[in-house]
Amino acid sequence: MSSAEVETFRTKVPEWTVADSSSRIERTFRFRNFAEAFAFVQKVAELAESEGHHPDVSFGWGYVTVSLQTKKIKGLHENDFIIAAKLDEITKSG
Ligand SMILES: C[C@H](O)[C@H](O)[C@H]1CNC2=NC(N)=NC(=O)C2=N1
Repeated sequence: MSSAEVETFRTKVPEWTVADSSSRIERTFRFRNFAEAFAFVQKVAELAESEGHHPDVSFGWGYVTVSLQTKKIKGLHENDFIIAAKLDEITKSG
């Protein structure tokens, strides 16, 4: 994906940051405690399984960091932005 394409997709998920020479996007989601962060991790895992696209996830007290990359190409693909948008939707709808 060219850097122009990355920028076009990123405007649809402005809360995500492009990292590692435009090879992945990431966002840290904040929560009120550890249990709510872990509940979100479970939702991320369910979405990953149903979409067949699996982000790297790290979490701790009050936060979950999601990193998206298409491993087959070690870079960004439209699918990464689709998952990002779906995760944004999940947090909006609660
Ligand atoms: C066959 C299956 O679609 C692939 O192994 C998928 C599974 N999940 C994946 N997830 C991610 N993030 N990148 C991939 O390239 C990928 N490949």
